[in-house]
Amino acid sequence: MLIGAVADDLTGATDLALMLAAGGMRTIQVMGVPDDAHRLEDFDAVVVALKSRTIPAAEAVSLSVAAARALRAAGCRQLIFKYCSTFDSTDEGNIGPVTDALMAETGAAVTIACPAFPTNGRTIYMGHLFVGQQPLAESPMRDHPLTPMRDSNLVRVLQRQTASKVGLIPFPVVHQGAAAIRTAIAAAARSGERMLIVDAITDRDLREIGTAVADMPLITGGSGIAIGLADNFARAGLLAPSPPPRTIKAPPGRAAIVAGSCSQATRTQVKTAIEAGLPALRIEPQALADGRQTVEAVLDWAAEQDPLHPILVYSSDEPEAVRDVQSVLGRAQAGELVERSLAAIGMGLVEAGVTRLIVAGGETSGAVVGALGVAMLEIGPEIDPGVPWTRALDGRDLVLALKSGNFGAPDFFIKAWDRLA
Ligand SMILES: Nc1ncnc2c1ncn2[C@@H]1O[C@H](COP(=O)(O)OP(=O)(O)O)[C@@H](O)[C@H]1O
Ligand SMILES: O=C(O)[C@@H](O)C(=O)COP(=O)(O)O
Repeated sequence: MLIGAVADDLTGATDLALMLAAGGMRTIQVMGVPDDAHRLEDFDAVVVALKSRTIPAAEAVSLSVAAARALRAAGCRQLIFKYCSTFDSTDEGNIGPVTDALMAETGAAVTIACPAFPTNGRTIYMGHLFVGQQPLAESPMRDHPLTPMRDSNLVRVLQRQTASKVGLIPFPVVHQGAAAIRTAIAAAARSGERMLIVDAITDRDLREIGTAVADMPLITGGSGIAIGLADNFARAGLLAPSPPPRTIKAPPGRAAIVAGSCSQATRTQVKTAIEAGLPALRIEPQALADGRQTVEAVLDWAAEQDPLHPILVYSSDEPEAVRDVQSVLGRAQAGELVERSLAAIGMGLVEAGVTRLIVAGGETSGAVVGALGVAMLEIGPEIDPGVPWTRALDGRDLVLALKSGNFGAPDFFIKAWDRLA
């Protein structure tokens, strides 16, 4: 194994796994801390998907360290800590604490923090993260149900999460290329900085950064940071690149979409799917809470729909509605109630014959895949940047697309099925 990765949510893990596979690495995704049952040595890259983005920092640290130990025991040469391209986190954690713990684990004196993903509109300039044309704190991420991002300056955001000194490798240095980046990292480390936000505006920047960090034991960032990594191993003669998967075998059966993301991209995809005539049912947290809506009733509705068309079950809602529900139920409690219900619905749908399932939302995917008990995923072809089809490698015969809340074109829920063989 060349690269081992610890991802803080499921959709983030598939995003990174897709990037590594696109670079020619035979890549597998494992759900939760790997144990002896997982044969990891057969792959160039292994991505461990945790659900650690919003749990208490101490728990996130202990799960991440356990995952890193399993990956290093299986021989991985470089560790990636993957978090969201919009740096989703609270001031208490978890990016800073997990990075500190993984630095201790790998003996890294310095590491980089680079969530840039230009293809999906995430760029960093002078430490400020942009989502499309907007600074992070003015983007829809300011209203995320669990991790509202209200500061665009990542040096500041990360510094609030760690006692380690945070620095910046600014764009004028990055623009000069790998050698300049490497020199700047060494100088920053000498001055006592341990975590370096690295500016990146284009994929070219990410490739130069990738070349510069070839020898770092730990790197942290979004999936974009992996763009240049496969080439490092190929240049060193350690990787014979494999062609990325062009198709994936899907079992016959019904198709369904479960959407628990309230991100703008998902809301547009839900609207587009409904306008295109997909049978759709809305989940209302307040109705779940007081029993007016039940999982059983949702599954009964699903059973009545035409089996030839994908069905859509969604809780996605506008920021004002989410705020209203949270003010009554509590932020975490509303999230957990919806996740638990969507997980039970996902499970019920699969038991009723769904074999092709899209789940929208990172936390939601964690809940649904956890309920299904799927432990390993094969990575298939890209549907849209950052989102592949995947296939369960154990237990159930099932293909899954775990869609990051903010990724995918408006017609994602309609066109995704065409990528299946
Ligand atoms: N209508 C709603 N009201 C309140 N919370 C919701 C609603 N719908 C979903 N949620 C919660 O919001 C969170 C969305 O997070 P996630 O699934 O990670 O989506 P994303 O990928 O967009 O971040 C989940 O915890 C989910 O249960
Ligand atoms: O880096 C990204 O933006 C994604 O890979 C990611 O982490 C997705 O998280 P969610 O937005 O919670 O789905």
